[in-house]
Amino acid sequence: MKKAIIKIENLKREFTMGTETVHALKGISFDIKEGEFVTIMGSSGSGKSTMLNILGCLDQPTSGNYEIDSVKVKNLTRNELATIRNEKIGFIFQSYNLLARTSAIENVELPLLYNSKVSTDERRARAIKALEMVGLAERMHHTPSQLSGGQQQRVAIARSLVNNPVMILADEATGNLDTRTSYEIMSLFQELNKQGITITFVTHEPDIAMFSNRTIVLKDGNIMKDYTNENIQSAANELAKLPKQDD
Ligand SMILES: Nc1ncnc2c1ncn2[C@@H]1O[C@H](COP(=O)(O)OP(=O)(O)OP(=O)(O)O)[C@@H](O)[C@H]1O
Repeated sequence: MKKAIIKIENLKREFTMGTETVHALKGISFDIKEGEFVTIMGSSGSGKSTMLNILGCLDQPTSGNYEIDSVKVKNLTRNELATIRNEKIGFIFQSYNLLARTSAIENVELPLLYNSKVSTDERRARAIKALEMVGLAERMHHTPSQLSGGQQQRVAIARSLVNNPVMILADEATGNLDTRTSYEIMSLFQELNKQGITITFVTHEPDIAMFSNRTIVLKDGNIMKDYTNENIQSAANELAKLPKQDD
């Protein structure tokens, strides 16, 4: 049995708006096991962002339990939550969130700057390795403005990997990319997952689900479906089917 990286039990998140209470998550339970590639889907207002914020330790549930890598998140201080975020989760965003005027390698090194145990040399070596994993080592001295959208997202993926997180948490990570580049990025996620990296990908795009092992569909703050994908598509194959681009 694989270890559960994420354990969520009867999780609720309510927001108070004046006299009204919004029940954004209404008692959700699921586990994510090591090595899974899970898409969390749902239409607008279903609770995806609320779920993502809790999974990413950016917000706390109103009630219920959340455990990441055997750490109970309830009652942790803001500083402790920040440490968990930095050590255990690799974040990837729709808009890449790279520092402009800062080279790819320096962007990738950033999460390690907060880790006093990692020497300057080791920091550089780990950043180079992460850039190699995303196929971008030869662009390490380029700044974001000198890179395409897909390449910037690769830098962001390298940055998410550099701390050896227990899980990558992606928020609409292909939302700014054209179809071809989206498939390239999904293909990279599939390769990383094959190497054992656990991925949780939050999206409203149903197409993304066909590339993952499992899909959790939220509706009105509840889980509507939670299913294993018996027919996982290869993003590399989908990419090969696209018409050739003119050079
Ligand atoms: N800070 C907040 N205060 C009040 N209500 C909120 C807050 N955040 C979310 N909600 C409400 O909780 C529900 C779930 O919202 P959430 O943003 O999680 O949905 P979503 O699935 O991410 O939607 P979208 O795809 O449009 O981003 C909605 O009804 C929303 O209005």
